[in-house]
Parts: sequence; C-alpha cells; structure tokens
Amino acid sequence: MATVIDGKAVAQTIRSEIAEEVRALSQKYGKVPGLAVVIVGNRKDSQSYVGMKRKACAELGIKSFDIDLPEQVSESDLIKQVHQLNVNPDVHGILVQLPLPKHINEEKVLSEISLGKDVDGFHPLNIGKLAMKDRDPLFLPCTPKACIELLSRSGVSIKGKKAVVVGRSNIVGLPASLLLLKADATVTIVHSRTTQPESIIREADIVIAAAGQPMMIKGSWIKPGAAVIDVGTNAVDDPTKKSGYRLVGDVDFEEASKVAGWITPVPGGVGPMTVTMLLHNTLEGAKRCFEKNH
Ligand SMILES: Nc1nc(=O)c2c([nH]1)NC[C@@H]1CN(c3ccc(C(=O)N[C@@H](CCC(=O)O)C(=O)O)cc3)C=[N+]21
Repeated sequence: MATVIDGKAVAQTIRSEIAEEVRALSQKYGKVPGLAVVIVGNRKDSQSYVGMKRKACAELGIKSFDIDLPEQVSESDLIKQVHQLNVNPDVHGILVQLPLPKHINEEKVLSEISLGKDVDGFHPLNIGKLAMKDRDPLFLPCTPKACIELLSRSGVSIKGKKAVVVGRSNIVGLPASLLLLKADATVTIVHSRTTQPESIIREADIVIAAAGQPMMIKGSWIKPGAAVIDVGTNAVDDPTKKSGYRLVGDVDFEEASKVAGWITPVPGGVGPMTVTMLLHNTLEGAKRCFEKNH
C-alpha cells in the first residue's frame, strides 16, 4: 500500500513557518506582506478558490487586497487595475484569478503584472526564464512548485528519475515538466494526442497527473512503487453529498494507492499546497522589496 501524502498537513507546517517569518518581517521593518487577489465575474469555483486564498492570508498575517470586478469589465479597465496594484507600495503580490471571461485576453493581462509582483509566475517572461537552463524566474508557479515540494518533503528524490507529466497546460503541465527537468529528472509529457499513454505512464518513477480528466489514470497504469502526484480537481455529481458533487482527481485513487509507493489524495493533496505556495511567493516578494528599500 502506498504512503498517502497528507498535503493538508504539509501545507499547515509550511504555513506556520510563513506566519513566523511574517511576524519577524513586521518586527524588523514595521510592514507586512500584501497580496492583491483580483477576481472577475462570479464563477462559483473561482470564488471558492479566491475565498480560500484570502482566508489563508488573514490567518498568516498577510494583508489581502480584494479586487472584485464585474463579468462585463473591459480588458482596459482590468489592466488599469493591474497598473494601480503595480505601483501600490503595500502590494507585493498580484494574482488575477483564471479563467478570465472570454472577451478578455488572458496573456495580455498577465503580461501587465509587474515582474516583481508576479506571485503566480504566469508572466510570459517568468515562464520563459523557467524554461531556460541555468536561469531562474523571480517566482515559481504555485501548483508545479507544490508538486515538487510534496515530493521533496516526502523524501522522494527526483534526480535521474523517469518522470511523466500528464497534461500540457500553461499553468500546470508545462511548467511542472520544466521544474522536473531542472531537478534533473528525465521528463516525458503525455497529452490528449498521445497514443497509448498507459504504456508511457507505466515506465514512470514519478507521475504528475494534470489532465483534468476524472479518474483517468488506472491502478494498472502505475509502476509499482512510483510516486503519484494528483493535481486533478474534478467535480463529479454525487447525490449523497449536500452540495450534490464531490471532488475526484485524475487518478483512480482506490486502485492506484494499492500499487504506488506514494500518492496524494484529492481533496487534501496538491490543492492546499498550491495556496500555501502562493503565500510563500508573496512572502518572498515582500522580503525582496523590504530589503531593497531598507
Ligand atoms: N491565477 C490563478 N492562480 C491559481 O493558482 C489558480 C487559478 N488562477 N485558477 C484556478 C486554479 C485552481 N486552483 C486551486 C487552488 C486550491 C485548491 C484547493 O485547495 N483544493 C482543495 C479542495 C477545495 C474544495 O473542497 O473545494 C483540496 O484539493 O483539498 C484547488 C485548486 C488554483 N488555481
């Protein structure tokens, strides 16, 4: 049976470490880190994620700036907001919750975020630096960083291992493969056009599942003893739940946990760590800013 990696517990440990550092910064500089969380429209999932981020800020002593814009906001008004946050000295991190409404060009908006405040790591220049050998972006994207942190805190070494990433999205699959590559894994990306994904996944010592397909990866696809990090957060109907749905990962946990060496659950795996890495990035951004102005 696999060791189940308790993302919630690891996240809690790191959050206490961050809270401690926030206290120290506030004593030293008389200032606290600030995170602006921008949400456009009222998608239920986005509101729930944004709520978690703002709540976590409050718990750690990070000041959150809540910007809620209507679905119909124009691209230029959203960009104006971003510019205001860029020059606000109390804001050290800016997060624009994705996805944005269709009439807004996401890449254009993300490109306007000041590089030093890009705590999501989604600015094209930060992504570019992530892709370059011997270069580092100012911020690592939160979910891929969460995956690596969960592996290293579980004692899973990456160097020289065969890693397979399932999914090639800009926010998870692609940057996760780049991070694994930087950590000296041999990396393969499996995606929707890959023929026979299972035979490739079965070779992997490390699997990062980020396809957004509920329970797509079966137990028989997993190499015995592999480390399986499940990024999937898929809502499936469940009439037995008060909400009417439950969350499942991209991995069939029941089956895979009998074969894997390590596995993350959904919920309670990567999700809480993603939010924690955002807070960590905000702390780093604030530290750099305080030190520079001191
Ligand atoms: N600019 C931007 N940055 C993001 O980081 C970003 C985003 N946009 N858009 C959407 C995705 C999704 N995402 C999650 C965060 C936390 C959980 C999380 O904490 N999930 C809990 C369960 C939550 C629940 O019960 O509903 C868990 O897995 O245990 C999941 C998913 C961040 N994203």
